[in-house]
Amino acid sequence: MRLIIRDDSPAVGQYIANYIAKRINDFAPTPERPFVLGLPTGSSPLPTYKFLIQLVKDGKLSFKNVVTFNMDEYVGLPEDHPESYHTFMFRELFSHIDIPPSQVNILNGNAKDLIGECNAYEAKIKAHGGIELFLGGIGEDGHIAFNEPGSSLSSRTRIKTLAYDTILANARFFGNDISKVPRMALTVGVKTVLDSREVIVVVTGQRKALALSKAIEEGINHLWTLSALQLHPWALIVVDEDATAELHVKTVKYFKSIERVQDEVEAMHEKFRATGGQDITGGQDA
Ligand SMILES: N[C@@H]1[C@@H](O)[C@H](O)[C@@H](COP(=O)(O)O)O[C@@H]1O
Repeated sequence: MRLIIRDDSPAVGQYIANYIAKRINDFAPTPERPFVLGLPTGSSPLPTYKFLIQLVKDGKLSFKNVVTFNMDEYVGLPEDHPESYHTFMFRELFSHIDIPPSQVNILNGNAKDLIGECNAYEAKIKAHGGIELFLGGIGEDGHIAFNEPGSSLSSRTRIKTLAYDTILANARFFGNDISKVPRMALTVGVKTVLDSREVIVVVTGQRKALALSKAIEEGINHLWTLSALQLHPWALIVVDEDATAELHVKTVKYFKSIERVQDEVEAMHEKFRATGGQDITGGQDA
């Protein structure tokens, strides 16, 4: 695992957007071989989306051959509700970039058969050859997607009841009225995320600091589902200074020191791939 620390949330967004753009551009996707990208909602990825939109506007990135799968969606919230994750994604990203809407996948929280919907989502990811890069965010309780504390670390896309803490945290989007926050969601599972070839998680703000320390400084624990990322061979967490508040100085120093040489390691992997070598390690110093 790698941890990248930037001064503030815009700098985090810029780093991640440039990183994703490089991955997509290096992959050189085509209609037959699209780049499969997993995406989150929430306030944390907003700066990333802003920079991605700018890269598209500047002609440095295209989503024409990108297929997306979103992490989650509320159950029972009309698709056109201002707080549905469908509305969010089109408002904050998809309407401003060149992705064909037919290449956007978001779970349908109003499906008649919710279990069938979840199974079909997993099958569709598989049919696309899996997710190349999953970008995620976390809740204050360390949940990734809507994998609340206690979620199985082998979980796949399914119906999930939301933890009271999450309902409280998300009430800000529903006029601070907790009775208006949906009680259930459909979400990709922890294992769905772990199966992606690469995972990047954005963690910003002091209110996420405890979750970050639990996830990277302690053992793998279903009460902090982000900690499952320790099992992933190619995982990157990008945080701002505020989110490091609970980390040991030693942890911060370690990750800063490996960042300095990571560029050299990446260059070696790029060279290896360019010569036709099959790079099973991914390119991570982790
Ligand atoms: N299901 C989403 C998560 O995927 C997201 O990571 C989290 C954090 O949101 P924010 O970034 O606004 O703190 O919110 C919701 O719970």
